[in-house]
Amino acid sequence: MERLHNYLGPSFAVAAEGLSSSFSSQPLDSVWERHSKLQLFCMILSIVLWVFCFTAAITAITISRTRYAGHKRSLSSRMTKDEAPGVSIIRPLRGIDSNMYENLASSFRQDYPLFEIIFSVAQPNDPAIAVVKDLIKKYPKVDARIIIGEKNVGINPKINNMIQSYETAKYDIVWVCDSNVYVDPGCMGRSVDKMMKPGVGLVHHLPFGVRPQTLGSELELMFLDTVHAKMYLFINWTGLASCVVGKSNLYRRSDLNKVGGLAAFGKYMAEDNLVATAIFNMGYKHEMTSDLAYQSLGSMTPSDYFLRRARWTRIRKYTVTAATVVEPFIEMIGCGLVASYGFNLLWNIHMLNFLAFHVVFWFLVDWTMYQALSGEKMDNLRGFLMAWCLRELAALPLYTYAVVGSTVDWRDQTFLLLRDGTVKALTSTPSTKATKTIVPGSPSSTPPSPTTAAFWANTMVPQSTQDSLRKFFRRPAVISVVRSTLAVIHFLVDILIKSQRNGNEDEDGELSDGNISEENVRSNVPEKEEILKLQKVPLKQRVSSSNIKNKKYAFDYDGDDSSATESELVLRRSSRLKTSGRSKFQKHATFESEDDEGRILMRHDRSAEEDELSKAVEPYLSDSLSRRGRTRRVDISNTSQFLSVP
Ligand SMILES: CCCCCCCC/C=C\CCCCCCCC(=O)N[C@@H](CO)[C@H](O)/C=C/CCCCCCCCCCCCC
Ligand SMILES: O=c1ccn([C@@H]2O[C@H](COP(=O)(O)OP(=O)(O)O[C@H]3OC[C@@H](O)[C@H](O)[C@H]3O)[C@@H](O)[C@H]2O)c(=O)[nH]1
Repeated sequence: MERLHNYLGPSFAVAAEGLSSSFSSQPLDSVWERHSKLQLFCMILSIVLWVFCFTAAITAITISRTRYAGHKRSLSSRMTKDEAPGVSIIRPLRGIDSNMYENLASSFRQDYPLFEIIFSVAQPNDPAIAVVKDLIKKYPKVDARIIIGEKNVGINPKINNMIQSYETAKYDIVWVCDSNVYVDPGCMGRSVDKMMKPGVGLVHHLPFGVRPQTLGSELELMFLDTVHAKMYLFINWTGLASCVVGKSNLYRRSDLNKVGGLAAFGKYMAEDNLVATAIFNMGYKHEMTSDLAYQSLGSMTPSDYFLRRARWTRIRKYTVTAATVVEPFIEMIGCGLVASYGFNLLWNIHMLNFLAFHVVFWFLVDWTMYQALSGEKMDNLRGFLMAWCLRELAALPLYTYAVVGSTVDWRDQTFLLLRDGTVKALTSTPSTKATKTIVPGSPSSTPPSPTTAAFWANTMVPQSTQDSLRKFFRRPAVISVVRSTLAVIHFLVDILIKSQRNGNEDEDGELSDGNISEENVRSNVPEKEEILKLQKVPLKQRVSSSNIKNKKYAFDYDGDDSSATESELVLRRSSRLKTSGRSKFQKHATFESEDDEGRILMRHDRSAEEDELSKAVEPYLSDSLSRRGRTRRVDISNTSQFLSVP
């Protein structure tokens, strides 16, 4: 200090002294002295957790900004048919998915010399068959076929559906790509380039949610494109464990056949990560390319979101138990609460001050992450913030609900997960049009609805508790509290959106131009041709008065109406129209992309409470977020025209 004094003068020395005393070992020493060993242990653990979460996030952002910043043309796509390794694309289909035509068409448009496409459909009356037949007609030069009918090699319906395609595939490399996934035309070439690297056994693509049309899909998007993407990229970057979601995966049959082939995984629900783990355990690496697996989210209700998330958590519970235990602590609220305790002990920072900083910092990280992956600056901060808050608030209740239950719903079927990771069917659907039937031995002849009934029935909560909870929620006082809360949410959201709309005259003007009447819709039952046409409407296409009529049907077919007959669909459509006011209809119908329009469709009948919440929040939220439908990754603008809007 004396030397400093001499060199820098007294004022600098005073400042240096102040600094050195605030960071001297003195306060730290007292931390060690003041607290018990257990407290110190918890303090260190919580701080490590916080540092881990932000390290993971910053690593993921860096990866997003580098790996996903642009595509390189692959070497293998420039090879001749004789040189290139062949690839068999397997597309398991069940019913009509959001943006299905374009998703499936993206397989036909692969820039690669040698590949075939096999579409697997379990039931002969599946409406997906019409879409596939149309595509096969449209691309006669592409080697493509449909296999109709399933083979029961286990319980997993996706495996039962695609097992024949797997077994009869022409080539060693298979690319399993889900029906709701769109890929860039260069994806196969880049993936094969990675597959050909020594020691690589599996190539996968990061799922990235796009085209949200309802509140439920906004929540799903928020999950996929923020917390999921962060952890997925980080874990895969470390390469320490297998962490693979089966939306878009390439691997060699010759490798998988060493452990019994795909059929050996039919008894599990998490077949995707188990297949990947088997390949990982053989000593092969997993690789990712610069491609995203764009998952069209369509019209999910909040309970679709809730049940899908619960299914994923439940299937992880028995397959990656340790990661499932850690999960609540890598969520914003869990991590913040724990870390605020740690920092309070260490530096005596007030927990609320820390939490405020933590929430803002976490939000900025997620926002940056989303922008880095989407490749565009996102101007709608408020809409993003609202969806983000809702998802974060729902995360821990959802986790709690998920871990206490052991049944999962997957596309109209209910399964019971067993401790060894295998699964038992509780309900089965013999046909995509038929209603569910209960397997003999089940207690009731009416299958549980995937919304409210399943919500309760799925949990392990005893019957008496369920009854008293139901009674509780039927009390007038409780109902009025819930109503008032919804009214407040509605009011706040309304104010937010209105303030956001200020000065947005263009958009408002556009909204009032819509000219759709209920009669118009009722009197037009779509034929098969029309369904196909609708699946083909690109995002780019602006709605003109002449195609508004067709667009209306896209609302209905853009979601999962796979289990409905034609007449049921008409009924559903008209009942939706009855419940949705004309003004709302106009507002949505006159947006420029399908994204913005189809939100009238709900996959399941909603419960009254859900309707309340959705009615209150959804139109504003989706509307406000819908501008993100116009964002695109800069680099895919030439090729992925259907994801871009001028
Ligand atoms: C202090 C260290 C803490 C490490 C914490 C790691 C916590 C990871 C928690 C969650 C992972 C989230 C991302 C996984 C995607 C899950 C999606 C999913 O459930 N998909 C299923 C259906 O498609 C699929 O069958 C299951 C995939 C499971 C992948 C989970 C692998 C987790 C492996 C964790 C290894 C930790 C390595 C840590 C490296 C530092
Ligand atoms: O009964 C079914 C259900 C689903 N599927 C197919 O399976 C694929 C994935 O279905 P969804 O999109 O409903 O499900 P998820 O996105 O949740 O799937 C994800 O998690 C569960 C894993 O088993 C899947 O491999 C993974 O993709 C689709 O191609 C779908 O058509 C069937 O073929 N039959």
